[in-house]
Amino acid sequence: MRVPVLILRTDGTNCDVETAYAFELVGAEPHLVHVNELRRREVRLTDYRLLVIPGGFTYGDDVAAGKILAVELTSFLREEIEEFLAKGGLVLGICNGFQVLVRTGLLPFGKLGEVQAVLMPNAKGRFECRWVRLRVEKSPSVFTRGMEGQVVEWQAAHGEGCFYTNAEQLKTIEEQGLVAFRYVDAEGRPTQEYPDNPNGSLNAIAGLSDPTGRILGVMPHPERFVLPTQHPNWRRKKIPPAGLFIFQNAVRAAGG
Ligand SMILES: NC(=O)CC[C@H](N)C(=O)O
Repeated sequence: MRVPVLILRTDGTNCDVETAYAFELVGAEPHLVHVNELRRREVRLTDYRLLVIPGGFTYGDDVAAGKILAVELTSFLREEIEEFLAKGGLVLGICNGFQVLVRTGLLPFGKLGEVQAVLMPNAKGRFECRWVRLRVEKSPSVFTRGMEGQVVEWQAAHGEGCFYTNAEQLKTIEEQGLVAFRYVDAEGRPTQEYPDNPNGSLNAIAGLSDPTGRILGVMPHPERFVLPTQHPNWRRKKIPPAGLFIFQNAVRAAGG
């Protein structure tokens, strides 16, 4: 049986179709579901094993990117999300989806309604859309299994990607090994420096896992590198599509 995947969309979502395509490539069955269908109980989150919040500009990034969808999730769908997580559901947030997960409190510590961090406007004050290098870190994440220590290239496309929290939370994040991805330079070293770090993110954080490993948020876009020809250098170098592993691991962890 193909694993059904709920890809959540609302006004301003714009990476949902690419994300659905990535899941189709790995044999899953993606369903694009509007948040209002969940609010009206026409679709039940608990019928799925995998919730994906894709990239985009939900509600025009009004207030702060991801904020309004996060409020909808924590206020109207709280019980359903809690039930979904208690049954072992997996959550993936890409770019705007990562911003939503941080603003619900689901990342970094898996606590719905307890916001512990933010993704602030990029340090340079502008939208950055280009390829970046990421190191896959050792973390509890089921989405990154088998890739720890590898450096991959994905596309970043965001205006609010600068991860920030206080010193105490940052220490806990590092102690619990929750950093799933860091921006690295050409030598593979994590960096705070522009342009290798496109946004000035603390400790070069590009993606986070929750402590159970079942919730992942990442700023750059794995769904934009699932075919070799999506890489700008594909004619010169044979670079395997380094976004695919996220979707393969997700489906495997969801029982596919
Ligand atoms: N590609 C995206 O998901 C962008 C996220 C958000 N709108 C930002 O600019 O930061």
